[in-house]
Amino acid sequence: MYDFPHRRFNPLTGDWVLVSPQRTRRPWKGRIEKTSGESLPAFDPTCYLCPGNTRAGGVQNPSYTGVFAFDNDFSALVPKTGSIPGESHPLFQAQAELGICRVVCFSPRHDLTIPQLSVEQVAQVIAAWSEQTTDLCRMPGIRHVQVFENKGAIMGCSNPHPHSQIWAQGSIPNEPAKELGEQRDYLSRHDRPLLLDYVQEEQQRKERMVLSNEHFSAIVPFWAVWPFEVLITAHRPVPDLPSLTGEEIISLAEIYRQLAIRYDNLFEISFPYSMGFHQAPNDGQPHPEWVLHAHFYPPLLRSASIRKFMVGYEMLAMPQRDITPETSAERLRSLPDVHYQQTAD
Ligand SMILES: O=C1CCN([C@@H]2O[C@H](COP(=O)(O)O)[C@@H](O)[C@H]2O)C(=O)N1
Repeated sequence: MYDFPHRRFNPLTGDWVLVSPQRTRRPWKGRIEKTSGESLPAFDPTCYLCPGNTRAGGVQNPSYTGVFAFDNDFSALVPKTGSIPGESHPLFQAQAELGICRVVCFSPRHDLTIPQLSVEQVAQVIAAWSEQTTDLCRMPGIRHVQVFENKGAIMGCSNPHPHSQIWAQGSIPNEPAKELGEQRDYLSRHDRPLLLDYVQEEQQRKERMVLSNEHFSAIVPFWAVWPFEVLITAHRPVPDLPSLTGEEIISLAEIYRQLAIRYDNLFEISFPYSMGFHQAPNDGQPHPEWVLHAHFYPPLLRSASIRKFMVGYEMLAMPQRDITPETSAERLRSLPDVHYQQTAD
C-alpha cells in the first residue's frame, strides 16, 4: 500500500481519514509492559451488578446464573417525554427524544470478560441482545436499537463487572443515519449491498483480513481510524440481530470471542474498546441495503499505556493515523488464538 501521506474514503459514512505511513518507518514492535493487571474477584459484595447484590437505586438483583438484563437505573432516555413548543427559527431546532436504556450483564462472574467466557456463554449474550432488540422494537415509537459494550476503565466504564448496554430510541442517531443513506445509495447504484461487495473484495485482497468463518469476517477496514479498529460484518444482507439464525449466532460468538482474545494478546492486558452493532432501523420497511455489522474502536496505540487521542487536528479537520490498517491487521493475524492468561495458567 502507499507509503506517503494519503487520505482514504469511508463509504459507510462519507468521511475521509488521513494516513501518514512515513511516520512509522522505524520497525514497529509494540511494547508488552508487564502490568500488574489487577485481578478481579469472581464475586464482589460491593458490586451493583453482581448476582444477589442491591443496585444503587435500591433494587436487588436476582441470583442470576446466566445473562442478566435490567432497565438502567440512571437512564439517559426515558419512555415518557416532554413536549417542545414549535421553534420557528432554523438555528434553534430541538426535538423531544423518547427511549429506554438497558444493561446486559454477560454472566454472574465479576471477573470474566468476553475473551474469557466460553463460545456458548458468548452465544447466550448475543441471543439476549437479540431478544432485547425484539422486545424494545415492539414499544411504540422506537425506531433504532443500539447495542454496545464499553470494555475497560479507560473507556469510562463505571463498573468493572463485564456488561453491555442497549439504548433504544425514537430517532435514528447520527452514525446509523449516515450509514443508512450510504448503504441505500450504494444499493441503488450497484444493485448489491455495500458491505457484501466490500467483504468479498477484502477476502480476495487478504491484507486487511483478521478472522473469517462461514457467516462473518473481522477486518481492519481500509478506512479505519483507530489504530486497531476492526469491523465484523455478516456475509449476507441480514438486517438485525433478531434475523440471525441459531447457526449464525454461534458463528458470531466465535469470531467476537476470538477477536477479543487476540486483542488481549496484543499487549497481554485486558484490551479496552468500545464496540457496537449497527442494525437496520425499526421502521417496518424492508432493508435490502443493510448488512448487520459491528464496529470495534480500541484507543490503544503501541502499548498498554500509550493510547491515541482524537484531538487538535483530528477534532478540527479530520481523523489521522500513522500505523496503517494493513500493519494493524498483520499484527492481529500474527497473535496466538489462545488467551495469554490461559497459557499462563
Ligand atoms: O446500580 C446501578 C449501577 C450502574 N447502573 C448503570 O450501569 C451502567 C454501567 O455501564 P458503564 O460502566 O458502561 O457506564 C451505567 O449506565 C449505569 O447507569 C445501574 O443502572 N444501576
